[in-house]
Amino acid sequence: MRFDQVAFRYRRRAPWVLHDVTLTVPRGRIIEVNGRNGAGKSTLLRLVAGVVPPVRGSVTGRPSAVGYAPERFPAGQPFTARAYLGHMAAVRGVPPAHIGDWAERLGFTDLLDTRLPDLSKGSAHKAGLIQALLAAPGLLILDEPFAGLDARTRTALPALLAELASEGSTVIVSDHQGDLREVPGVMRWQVAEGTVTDGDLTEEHAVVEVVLPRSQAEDLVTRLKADGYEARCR
Ligand SMILES: Nc1ncnc2c1ncn2[C@@H]1O[C@H](COP(=O)(O)OP(=O)(O)OP(=O)(O)O)[C@@H](O)[C@H]1O
Repeated sequence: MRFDQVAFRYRRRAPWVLHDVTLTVPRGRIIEVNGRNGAGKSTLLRLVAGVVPPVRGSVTGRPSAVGYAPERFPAGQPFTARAYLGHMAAVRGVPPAHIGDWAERLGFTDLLDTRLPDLSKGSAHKAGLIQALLAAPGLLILDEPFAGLDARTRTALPALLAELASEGSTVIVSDHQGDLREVPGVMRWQVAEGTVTDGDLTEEHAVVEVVLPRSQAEDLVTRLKADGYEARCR
């Protein structure tokens, strides 16, 4: 998935929240998005999810199955968690059994028959996470997923995200509190001054040479670029 020269503002003539954002979103990686309050992290995540379109530039190659949990779960809807998640599963063509599986993993089973408005803030947040996880997303976007979670779920979530990434999902997480610091191989993006930079630039890099028939070179370079590597053909 690629961002090319993406710019976004919420209204005409309002200041640009993001501009000149050119990024490759690699497959099968966890990306942590950092930046100060109001820097534009949630806006970037909305653009990645496709909830808002870019005002300028283009976003291409988004996977078809996208899971998105916004920062605030809209918990005012008059359904039980089970009814809400059942509806979301049906919309996504997912067997209802998946609800029980994810509820168990996130310690939510006892709350499935609670009405959404009666859930605590942290539990409502879990309902938002479960709906994002239901459809085995190729792209999973979680805005501040650790905020308000109980200690057990908070400890379990990084390993769960690492498992999804190892199965090929791209996982993009905004995180103020460093909950992903123990997870190996996490990429970091920094949102500042209206643009996004790869925070891993200081990490030591290796150059790997691959020798292959010329006819296959272009295809390999394209695939490596899609996975977020710098690649060129000599
Ligand atoms: N729906 C909206 N309508 C108008 N302006 C918005 C909207 N959402 C965000 N903004 C503005 O866009 C800018 C970036 O906000 P955003 O929520 O993306 O930042 P953030 O980095 O996620 O902040 P935080 O860490 O506080 O969650 C801010 O100036 C904010 O006021």
